[in-house]
Amino acid sequence: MVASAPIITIDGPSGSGKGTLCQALAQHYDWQLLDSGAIYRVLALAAIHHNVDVSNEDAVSLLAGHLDVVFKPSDEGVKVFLEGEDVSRELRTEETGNAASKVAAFPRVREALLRRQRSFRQAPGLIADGRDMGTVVFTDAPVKVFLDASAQARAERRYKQLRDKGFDVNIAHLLAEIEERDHRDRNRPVSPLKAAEDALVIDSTSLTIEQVIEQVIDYADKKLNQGEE
Ligand SMILES: Nc1ncnc2c1ncn2[C@@H]1O[C@H](COP(=O)(O)OP(=O)(O)O)[C@@H](O)[C@H]1O
Ligand SMILES: Nc1ccn([C@H]2C[C@H](O)[C@@H](COP(=O)(O)OP(=O)(O)O)O2)c(=O)n1
Repeated sequence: MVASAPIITIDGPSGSGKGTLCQALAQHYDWQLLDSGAIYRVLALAAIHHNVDVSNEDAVSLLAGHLDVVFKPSDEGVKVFLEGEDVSRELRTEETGNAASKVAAFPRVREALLRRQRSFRQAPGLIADGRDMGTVVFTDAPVKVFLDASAQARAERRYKQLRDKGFDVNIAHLLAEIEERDHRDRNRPVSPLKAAEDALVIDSTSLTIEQVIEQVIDYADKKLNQGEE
C-alpha cells in the first residue's frame, strides 16, 4: 500500500497567526498549502454575488457543490478567482469573514466541501490551515497544532494587517466582530473550533511570529521523525 502524504494541521481562531505560520511552513518543507478558510470565504462571496441568502442552507449547500474557484500563486501571494473573477481583495474583508463563518455553520455545506479539501493531500506533504483540519478533515495527520491568542491581541493584529492593505478599519469594531465570529465558530454543533486531543496548543499572545514558527518546526520535525522510526 502507498502511504498517504504527511499533513501538518494548523487550527485556531481568527487572527491567531495561522495563515502566516502556514505560509512559512509550506516554504520550509516545500509542501502544498490548503487555506480552507479561503474556500468558505469564496463560498460566502459566491452567495453574495448571486443574491443567495447566506442563511439559506439549501441554497448555499447547492452553491458549495458547484463552486468554481481557482487558486493561482503569484508574486503578491496566492490570487483567488471565483468564476474567473479575481476576488483576492474582497476575500480578505471582515464582512466576507463574517459571512464565511455563517455559511460554515451549516452541516450540509461542510459536507459538500469535504472532498474538495481532502483532494489537497498530495506528495510530498500538506500544510492545512483552518478550524477543523485536525479534528474532522485530516484526523490522521501526524502533526497537529492549535494556535491561539487573546482576542485583544488578535484584533490589534488584524487592525494593522487591514490598515496596511489600505482598508478603513476601526479597532473596537474589529474586536466586536472577532468575538462574535469566535462565539459562532466555537459553539456550532458541527465541526466546532476546538483543539484536537492530540494537538500541541500554542498561545501566541506574547510570542513573535519567528518564535511560533521555530516552535512548530521543532515539534513537527520530532513528530515526523518518530513516524519514520
Ligand atoms: N505572533 C505574532 N505576533 C504579532 N503579529 C502576528 C503574529 N502572528 C501573526 N501576526 C500578524 O497578525 C496578522 C494576522 O495573522 P494571520 O496569519 O492572517 O492570522 P489568521 O490566518 O489566523 O487569521 C498578520 O498581519 C500577521 O503578520
Ligand atoms: N476549516 C474551516 C476554515 C474556516 N471556517 C470558517 C470560520 C471562519 O470564521 C471563516 C473564515 O475563516 P478564515 O480562516 O479565512 O478566517 P481568519 O483568516 O482566521 O479570520 O470560515 C471554518 O468553519 N472551517
